[in-house]
Amino acid sequence: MSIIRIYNETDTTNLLFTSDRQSRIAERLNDIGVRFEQWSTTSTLAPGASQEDVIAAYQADIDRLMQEDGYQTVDVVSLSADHPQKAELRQKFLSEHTHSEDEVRFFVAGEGLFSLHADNKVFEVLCQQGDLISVPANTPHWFDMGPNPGFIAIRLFNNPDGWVANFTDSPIAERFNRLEN
Ligand SMILES: CSCCC(=O)/C(O)=C/O
Ligand SMILES: [Fe+2]
Ligand code: NI
Repeated sequence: MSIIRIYNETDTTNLLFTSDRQSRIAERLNDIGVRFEQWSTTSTLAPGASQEDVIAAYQADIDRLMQEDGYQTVDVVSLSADHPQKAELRQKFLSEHTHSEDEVRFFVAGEGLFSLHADNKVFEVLCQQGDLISVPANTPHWFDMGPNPGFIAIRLFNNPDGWVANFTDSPIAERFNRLEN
């Protein structure tokens, strides 16, 4: 079940809003320019599946997104809890950063916790299988896959170089929730 939790950026003890209803999650995220949709996922790919197999299974969805929104590059993050570099990979996304382009992620399996910093608030979004999230360029955010990752996310970029992050050097992420798995 996908969930949103909204906090004031300075007060992690004061939960301003929470919901597990898709329409409510989408509404609140729409307020900060974030696209959130739930799509049906048909394949039974498991975390750890190869990039080639994931792209082949979702080629029609990828082509549609690329045509509609002009994305140029696609890749896949597919991680299971037995990955030998899981701690380093988790660390890579845990601090607040921005991208100069929209962050478009489609979860075809498993889950991950996005935290978006906008409008003096932090929007924690537990994304699960079937969720499409698109975070506008230059929105500060971080992502936690948890200590035992289990997810597959298709990433679309309008930058031919793929994933490029600009770290803000803010410690804010350390005060907010982590994913327990
Ligand atoms: C959910 S895909 C891996 C995380 C990622 O690409 C990113 O940019 C997190 O902020
Ligand atoms: Fe990011
Ligand atoms: Ni990102």
